[in-house]
Amino acid sequence: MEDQWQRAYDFAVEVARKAGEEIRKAGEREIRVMTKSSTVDLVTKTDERVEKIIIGSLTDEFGEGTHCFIGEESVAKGEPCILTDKPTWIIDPVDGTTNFVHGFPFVAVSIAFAVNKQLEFGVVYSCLEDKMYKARKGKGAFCNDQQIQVSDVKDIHKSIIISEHGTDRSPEKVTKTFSTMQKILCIPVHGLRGSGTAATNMCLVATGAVEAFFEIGIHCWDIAAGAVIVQEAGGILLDVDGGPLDLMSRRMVSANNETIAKRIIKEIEIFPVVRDDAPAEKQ
Ligand SMILES: Nc1ncnc2c1ncn2[C@@H]1O[C@H](CO)[C@@H](O)[C@H]1OP(=O)(O)O
Ligand SMILES: [Mg+2]
Repeated sequence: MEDQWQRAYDFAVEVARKAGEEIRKAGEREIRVMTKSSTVDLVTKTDERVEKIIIGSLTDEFGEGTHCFIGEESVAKGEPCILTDKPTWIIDPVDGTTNFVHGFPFVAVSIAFAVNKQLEFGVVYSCLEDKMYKARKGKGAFCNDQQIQVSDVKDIHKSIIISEHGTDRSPEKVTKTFSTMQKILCIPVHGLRGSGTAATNMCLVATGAVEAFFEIGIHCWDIAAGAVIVQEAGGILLDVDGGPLDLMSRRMVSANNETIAKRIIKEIEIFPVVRDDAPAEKQ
């Protein structure tokens, strides 16, 4: 099994690079934008095409029916989003679609692999920066083959914190999000940031550029690969209520250490979201 997953890990890096090249090339052409759940929830032909390329390449390599797939665009088209014990790939072909559409230079391919519901490895290719982040359980985290580590800052006053606004613009949710941001800003912290892609945000935690990234509303494909990378870089992952991370809950705090994570959690105003694995009628 050990060797088999190593082959899968190496292959995932290759596939992520190929997908990133496709995204870069597509960005040079005219981008046709469509919407999903609302006018600000964007999707492009590139998202759909790149997901097909990734799933097609993995199926060709590992055989039809041997592995399961949870992909952002497949789920959007009605495929199930249930994590079972089977070997499962969790894929976001274009994380940061809004950035991609606008030419804002942070767009990532995110590919994670889980077995028995445990994440084995994660690959995030920040394709416009040409940064390949990867981590395998127990083997460390890397950016372009250099080992990376979270920051050692424990004092919240010396931290930079990332969060994002997501695509749900209901006033109640936006008020809570901004209230949380205001409280954190006024602790005070050194700064608040956001790259527009959850996967890249998690890699910024992993390299030590920021101390934490939290969000309510993200999906499992936004964070699965980043979760392995943060953990292997020495960081911590929690639910926004301080409990253990639940990949399907759409709530996450990733941080360099528990002190920073718990301090942020004190300020987070939680609002309800529908789980990724909720039955279709509840979505
Ligand atoms: N409803 C939602 N709320 C919050 N974040 C979301 C979201 N839907 C997607 N995201 C992801 O969170 C980050 C920005 O908020 C992006 O990584 C974006 O992924 P996407 O570009 O693949 O849609
Ligand atoms: Mg995404």
